[in-house]
Amino acid sequence: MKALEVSNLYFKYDKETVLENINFSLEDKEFMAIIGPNGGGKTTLLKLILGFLKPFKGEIKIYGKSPQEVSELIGYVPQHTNFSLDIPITVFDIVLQGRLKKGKFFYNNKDIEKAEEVLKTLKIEEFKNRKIKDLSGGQRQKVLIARALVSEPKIIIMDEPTSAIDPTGQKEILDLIENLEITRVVVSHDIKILLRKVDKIAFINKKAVIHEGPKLNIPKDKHFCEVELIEFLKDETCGI
Ligand SMILES: Nc1ncnc2c1ncn2[C@@H]1O[C@H](COP(=O)(O)OP(=O)(O)OP(=O)(O)O)[C@@H](O)[C@H]1O
Repeated sequence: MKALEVSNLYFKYDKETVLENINFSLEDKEFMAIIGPNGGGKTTLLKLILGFLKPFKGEIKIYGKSPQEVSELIGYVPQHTNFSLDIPITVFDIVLQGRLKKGKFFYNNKDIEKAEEVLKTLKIEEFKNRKIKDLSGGQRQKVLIARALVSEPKIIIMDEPTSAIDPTGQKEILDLIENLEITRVVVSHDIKILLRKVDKIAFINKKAVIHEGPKLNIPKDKHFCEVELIEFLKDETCGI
């Protein structure tokens, strides 16, 4: 069974068609990077995969079911923090929030153990009792990833996880994502993500162009060498 299957997907806000005939699929544990110009429809596609929006036409299946049916299998790392930095909430409190679900309002020992384990895996256990406002951008991003991972998702969806982070922090976040053993869909403005071990790349600009296979094939892919956004890779790999 596919981890994610997007078939014949169309979406429009009012009259403006934003996504048109999008088709792609991901196997379990694959890593997909979604790139494309501003306004191309990347965030809209993520919202559809998350089940926050409904397709105008076509369908999305996650492990064979609709996004709404499997919301507990999906971890989400939003682009912006949805908590106020003025609230004196600790890192541990935020990570624990990931264990709450519909009808579950209290934490048990297993929740606490799981949160501690994830903090350790992400090497942020030393920040456990720090206030979120006292962390750097990169550290805060790791906390958001921890909150998503603590729910033990099978698929994680991330919107610009490296934006507004210094280069060292970006590398750490990308290393972390690269090594996660779950299905990953990551929207990024940072073209350097394509130099990572991605299994699939979707270039989204209303329509989707999907590039499959190891990135070392990129130079041979005429389309990818022609796309304006791939100037960086042109220099790096196309030898033009
Ligand atoms: N709620 C909305 N109502 C109407 N139009 C919208 C809405 N949200 C987005 N759009 C439009 O849909 C198009 C796609 O937007 P979307 O945010 O999905 O693009 P994006 O690729 O994520 O852009 P960016 O890289 O700038 O974040 C844009 O033309 C945008 O103006």
